[in-house]
Amino acid sequence: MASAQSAPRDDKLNGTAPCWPAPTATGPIDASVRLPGSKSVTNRALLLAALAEAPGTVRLALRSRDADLMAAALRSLGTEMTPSNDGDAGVDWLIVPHPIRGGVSIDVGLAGTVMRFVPPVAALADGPVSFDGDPHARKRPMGSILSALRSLGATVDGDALPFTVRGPIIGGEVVIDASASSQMVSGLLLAAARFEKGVTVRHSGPPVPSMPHIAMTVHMLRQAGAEVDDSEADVWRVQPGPLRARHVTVEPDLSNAAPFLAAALITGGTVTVPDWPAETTQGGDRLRGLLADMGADVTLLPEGLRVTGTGGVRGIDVDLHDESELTPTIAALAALADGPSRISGVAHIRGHETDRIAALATEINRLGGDARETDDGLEIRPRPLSGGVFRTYEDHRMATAGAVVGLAVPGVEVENIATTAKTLPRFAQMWTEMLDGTAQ
Ligand SMILES: O=C(O)C1=C[C@@H](OP(=O)(O)O)[C@@H](O)[C@H](O)C1
Ligand SMILES: C=C(OP(=O)(O)O)C(=O)O
Repeated sequence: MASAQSAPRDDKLNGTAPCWPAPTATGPIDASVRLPGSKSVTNRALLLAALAEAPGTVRLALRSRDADLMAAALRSLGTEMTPSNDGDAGVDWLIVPHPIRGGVSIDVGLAGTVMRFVPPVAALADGPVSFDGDPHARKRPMGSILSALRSLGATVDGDALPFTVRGPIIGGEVVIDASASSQMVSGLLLAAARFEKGVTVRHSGPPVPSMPHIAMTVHMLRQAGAEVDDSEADVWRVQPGPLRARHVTVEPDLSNAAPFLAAALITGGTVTVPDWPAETTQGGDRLRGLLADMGADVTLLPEGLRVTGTGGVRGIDVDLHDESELTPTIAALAALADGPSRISGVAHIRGHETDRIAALATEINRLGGDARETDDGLEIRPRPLSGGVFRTYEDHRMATAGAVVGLAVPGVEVENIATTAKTLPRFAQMWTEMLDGTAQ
């Protein structure tokens, strides 16, 4: 298992991971970049298929550390998972559901979707299921969902990883504080059709972040035949009932498109992402507006989303509460912008793969930048950057943010680029292919 740091500290580089010299662009990029499937859609689709009443398929599913951990977890719980057409574009899964079985241990890695979505499924098992993950996973917030499982009838020892879940779970009504992560709500809803009483989840506390991800959960549950009521703010109801077997095709990962599209803006070039969905619940769709606000021409064409840089990057004042996954790329762009930027509404990303607010400020400043942490985000002012090591704290989006900065700043070395395997194992190769002849 990989080692992790909880927060940026001025200690030595971990010494195990070699640094990756980030290519610097020598001219405008002109590329089409096909992104593999969305992590969020893949992991929901696999889980819903495992809970369905008959076999189903998930096409073009993401193959990455987080997706592989979800597949392995469902397999341990008794689901038959057969891959085919495994390649760069993804994998097609045939999924044959079986009764959920206990007596197993599950590795969640550092995947929020595995640590929050699988325990409610484990509460349906015929025996105990234990969970653990990477060292930093033990620090990610879990308390709300684990106490919710207890109120709904399950037995759970502990309020963070490692813990063990024992069913049976009955379901019913529960009040939780989901301000640390929308995944607390999504996790409860995804398995709830299989609880004897379904579930009513009521949120009480500061606003829930990443709401598009809950909309994605509700949408995919409805597609699977579940009856879901989300008509009241901060309340979600899932009726008990069967989930239909389905044939799902996964959309490209729009959040992972962020660094590639940012490259067009920085280099004054053009990047097209094929198969950009005309309608989607992925929060990454907001990139269209964000990149336009930062100075790009953005057009949704039949062949995909096309982003063209028009010379220069503009600073931005933006609340990313709903699309906090985009913060590292937007912060990297802000560090290269010609005016000041403010990112707000993302206090909860201190509980992501690392404390992303602290990590981004530390790494931008290490290269000579001017980034300041606020309680709920970052203030970044223009200042020339110079080369150096960009540390990544086992965080895939810190690694891609380092690559973005490196496009404009010679001599940036990204620590442990392999951490991008969490959601995009071919990142470094795709980045080089995109740059094809326009980098040194
Ligand atoms: O449900 C999901 O698939 C996700 C929800 C969000 O989590 P938070 O609500 O913790 O931000 C997002 O940041 C994460 O990458 C994926
Ligand atoms: C926050 C993220 O991941 P996770 O699903 O592990 O929460 C992310 O991918 O930006």
